[in-house]
Amino acid sequence: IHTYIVIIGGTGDLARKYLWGSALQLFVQHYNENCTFSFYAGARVTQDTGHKALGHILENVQCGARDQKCEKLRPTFIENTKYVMLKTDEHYKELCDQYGSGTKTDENIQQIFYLSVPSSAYQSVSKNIHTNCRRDFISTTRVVLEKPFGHDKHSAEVQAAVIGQYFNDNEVRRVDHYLAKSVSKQILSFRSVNRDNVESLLSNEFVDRVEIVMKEQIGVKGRIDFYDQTGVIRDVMQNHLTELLALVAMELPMNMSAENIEQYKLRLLSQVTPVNKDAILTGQYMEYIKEAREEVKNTSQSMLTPTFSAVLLNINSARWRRVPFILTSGKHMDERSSHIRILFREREFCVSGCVDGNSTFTKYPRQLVFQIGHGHVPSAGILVSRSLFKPKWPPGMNELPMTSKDSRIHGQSPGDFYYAVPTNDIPAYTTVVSDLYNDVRETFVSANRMLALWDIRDNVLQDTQSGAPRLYKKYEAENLHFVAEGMKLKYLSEDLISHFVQQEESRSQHVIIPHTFRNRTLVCKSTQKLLSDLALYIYACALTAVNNRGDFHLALSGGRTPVVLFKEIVSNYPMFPSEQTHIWQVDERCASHDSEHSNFLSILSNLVNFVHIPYFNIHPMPVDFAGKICDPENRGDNLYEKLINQNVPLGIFDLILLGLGTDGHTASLFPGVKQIEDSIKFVSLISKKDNSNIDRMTLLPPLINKAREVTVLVTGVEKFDILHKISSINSVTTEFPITLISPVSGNLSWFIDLEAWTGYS
Ligand SMILES: O=C1O[C@H](COP(=O)(O)O)[C@@H](O)[C@H](O)[C@H]1O
Repeated sequence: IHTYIVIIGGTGDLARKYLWGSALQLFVQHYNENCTFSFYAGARVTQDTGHKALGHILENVQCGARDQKCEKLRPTFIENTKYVMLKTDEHYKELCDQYGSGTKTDENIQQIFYLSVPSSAYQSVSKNIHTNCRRDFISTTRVVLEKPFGHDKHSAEVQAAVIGQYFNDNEVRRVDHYLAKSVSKQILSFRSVNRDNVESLLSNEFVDRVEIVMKEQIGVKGRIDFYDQTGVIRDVMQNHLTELLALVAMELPMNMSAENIEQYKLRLLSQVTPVNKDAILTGQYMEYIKEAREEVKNTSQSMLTPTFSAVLLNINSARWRRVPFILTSGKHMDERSSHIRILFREREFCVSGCVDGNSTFTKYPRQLVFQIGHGHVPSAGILVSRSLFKPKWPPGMNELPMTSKDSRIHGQSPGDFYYAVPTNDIPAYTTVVSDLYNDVRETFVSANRMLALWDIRDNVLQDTQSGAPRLYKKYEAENLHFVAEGMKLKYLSEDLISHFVQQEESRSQHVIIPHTFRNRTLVCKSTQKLLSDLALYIYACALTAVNNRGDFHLALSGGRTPVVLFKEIVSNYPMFPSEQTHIWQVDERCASHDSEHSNFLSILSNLVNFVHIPYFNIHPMPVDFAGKICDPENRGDNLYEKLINQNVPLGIFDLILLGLGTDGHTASLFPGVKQIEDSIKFVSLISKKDNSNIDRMTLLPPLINKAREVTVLVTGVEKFDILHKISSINSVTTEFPITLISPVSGNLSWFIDLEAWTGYS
């Protein structure tokens, strides 16, 4: 058998950290003269760059200590691992045309494509594989997908349908690496070998509650771009923790075939019932918003992204009815632990002589804990209270005496547990890759199960985004302690932190600054801090645009304020992706480009001259036709519109920077000018004269409102009045043209300095 393994995104983070090491282990395990491999790292960068990046990764892929077999085979593995540029259809064809060249004619050949790329690329990559890499002589094709599998049930269905155009269900493997953790792998076997004891205990007659926990000490700095869209519920609770729930709560099949396990899990998931929204708590670590602003953008959504959550679920089955399953997960927690803890009811009570009148006798707590990772145990394993029963251990588990530097583990003294650990604690991704190769289906999430998991989130957790999460300090659980009361979860203490934060804000600034203005994101700071935040924001938008689409289309307003901003960008962001940036104008005065009135001249001399934007990426508004300034016959506005349509994909700017005049105008959309109401045109000449008695050309609201990001920069005490006038106007009125600006699906952010906000200089 010969196996082609192509890791697309093969020089990215996941591949570097986990996949190549796992590929080496696979090779060491299976390679012999009848079982050969070709590995490819595919990515969009050129052959040369990719080859170097892969070389660097492979240098760091090392064997375990004293693993001589691995040391011996590692050079052959590296020899068989190549970089291929996979950007176009043609590249895929070239790659797959090589297939078969080094293999024997009667050989069984299989191919595995690991898509370690953003899920937005799944469709094009799948199409390329399907079109170019299906060959008659290939017995098996697998494509491997990483989450996110959609954002909700609907998008998950769409994603599944898109993939389904190219691959049948049996060819697709969806990874949930929690299913591949060594202890997760033992849950069903443990239940099975202890069927006589455990199965009768696992029910509402004996179980008090089940806690499923994944606490981490790391935060999400560096990946907020991804995290802001997901939050803790979508990131880990909807998938990893709910999969763990299914492993402990599903009925146990007599025959543990992959098909049976799948059917039993599906049945269990369909029994998880919606809970009241009082059964959900959310939190956010205090630095999150700051990190989000630094990394991506300041969206109003970031305020609501939970980095901690607890949810109480019910299972509507005879076995589990009324047993609370409490799922908890968070970033920057006080400890790192992932576990499933099944707590059994107290069966002995203190009746007289009880300490402090406490009538519950907790001498022998009874629990069964699957410690999936970390925690206070020496290593991941299974713990059974000695007062519960003496367990049998499944093959692959080794009983050990429990020793720990902590005096209590899950509330018990360490010696009170039977404890066993997997004989081989294999890293999750090594198991993922090995189970892909060996076709162990239960390590992966089927399309049906993925949709059933979304059902739970969609039905049960949909309200979580509606309230602001409670703030907590990094590594301090204090503000997050909670209790379960019946079917509700409640924080234990008053929300001390946000009370404190608000008081501090008002003390230091004498004003409380809300997070939003006119229902859109507000950033309000001293002028210098504001400009540096906005410069960073522009930089972040540029990187995102270039990463996602290749180019960054930026439209700039004229005026004094942007000049200071341009200087901020020029001096602080030498790595600005200028080569891929296109500069457009929001508006222009009808004056020649070398006139002191020209906005273009200002953009040129304060920004463009310093950041080396290719001249063909600079798009001045055509107001000057060989000295004929804004001559209506030249139709400069139509020409600019055409230019935009030709160059800006779908006419959607990545970022439009606007200002606000004291009369409520923005761009050159002045109060009372009829052209600004045009609902079809994108660009227009404006005959309204301003103070300098000069006509203008301007972008119009229908175009501005298509943009991905629109920012309105407002500085100076003279803007106080207009800000406060428009703060209470909810309707759209040409009396204050700024109210016409409301991006349809993009973000609008207000950057207002303290002078403008407070009216004090
Ligand atoms: O899938 C994810 O899991 C990691 C935690 O994985 P672990 O194996 O280190 O427990 C988590 O940090 C990440 O946010 C999430 O996307």
